[in-house]
Amino acid sequence: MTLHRRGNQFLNQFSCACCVTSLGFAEMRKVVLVTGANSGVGLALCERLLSHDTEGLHLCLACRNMQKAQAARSDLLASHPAAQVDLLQMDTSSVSSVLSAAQEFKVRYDRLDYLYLNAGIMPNPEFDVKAFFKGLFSSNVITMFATGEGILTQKDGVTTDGLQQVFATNLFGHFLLVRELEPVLCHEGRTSQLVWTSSNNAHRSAFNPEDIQHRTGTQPYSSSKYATDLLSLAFNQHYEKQGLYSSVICPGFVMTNLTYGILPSFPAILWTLLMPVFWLIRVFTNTFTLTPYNGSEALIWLFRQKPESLDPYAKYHSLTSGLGNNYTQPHKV
Ligand SMILES: NC(=O)C1=CN([C@@H]2O[C@H](COP(=O)(O)OP(=O)(O)OC[C@H]3O[C@@H](n4cnc5c(N)ncnc54)[C@H](OP(=O)(O)O)[C@@H]3O)[C@@H](O)[C@H]2O)C=CC1
Ligand SMILES: CC(C)CCC[C@@H](C)[C@H]1CC[C@H]2C3=C(CC[C@]12C)[C@@]1(C)CCC(=O)C[C@@H]1CC3
Repeated sequence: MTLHRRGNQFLNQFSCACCVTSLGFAEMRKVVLVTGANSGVGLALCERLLSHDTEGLHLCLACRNMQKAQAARSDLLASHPAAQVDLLQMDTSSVSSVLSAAQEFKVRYDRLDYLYLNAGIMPNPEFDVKAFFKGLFSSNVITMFATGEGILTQKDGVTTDGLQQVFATNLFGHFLLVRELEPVLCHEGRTSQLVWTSSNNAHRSAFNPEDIQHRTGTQPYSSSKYATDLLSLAFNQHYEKQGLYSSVICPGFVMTNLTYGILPSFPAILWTLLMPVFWLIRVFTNTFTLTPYNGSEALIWLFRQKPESLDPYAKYHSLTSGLGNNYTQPHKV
């Protein structure tokens, strides 16, 4: 049955002379699915996972744009030619896309060991310059740089399913994906892990339990990340007995397409010129991880942990010291 599921590639292995070793080995590979894997933190995670264990993993990149996905796959294979890297088309903001991607995944694989729920958007961000300068000279300056609190709002849209765009992309699509992948995630005698990319920007004040999609406010991003933290806690309680554990991480402030979009009038060169300023700020707040590699620290750290040993009430932060050393630290959600 497994042979049938994995299609031609597997059948070929089966019919060759060295089939037994090849088959046995492929069976043992851990399957890792990463959403939003074609850029930023997600792509850095894939690179680091393969550097950690090239031949023991079967990596599946779930992306909405297959051209970008192909490019990411080629990059990964260029540095890890022996790696097994597959692609899965999925738009987390679309219910039908998530359902068909989950279906496709279950046909292709019979196990899922790690599910990284990382795709995320912050559409039409507005940077409040006045609040930023006010914050610079207040006692809240460190918090402002660590969380972006008080200086960012967004204009949300509505998806074709009639859901709020940010809620659907960052949270609901992922929720649906986990529910649909239950049969491959929950297996007797084996544990699996869900790892959510949350944020320092997850504020309780932005989340209204009466308006979980954040239809009415101006901080849908913050609300979706706070809801992510809550959902992870709930999933832990719900799935623990079935060997499925859920954790949230915060990558810190990372220079990616998402953050470049916050100041669209800033050319890339200006961000580069600002780097020495950011390195200086890092001395005061180690949340300025800045590179996708550093930002993925907590994601890779969780990969190495026994899920039973993790604190379900913790949020695991990727941090970078003033001297540039990476580490992971848990903080109560
Ligand atoms: N950068 C930062 O400072 C921080 C980032 N985060 C979180 O980290 C995660 C990764 O973001 P980051 O690497 O920074 O930014 P990127 O924009 O580089 O990565 C986001 C990824 O999500 C994908 N994505 C967006 N929308 C969808 C969708 N509807 N369906 C499928 N994939 C989608 C993007 O694909 P595409 O290329 O097609 O757009 C991209 O691969 C996000 O959840 C973000 O909220 C949290 C805290 C700080
Ligand atoms: C000299 C200035 C132009 C510097 C501006 C800095 C700000 C743009 C950034 C300072 C802290 C950053 C931050 C985020 C975005 C960019 C900042 C506000 C996030 C909100 C991005 C998304 C997240 O999930 C959390 C980040 C926290 C820190």
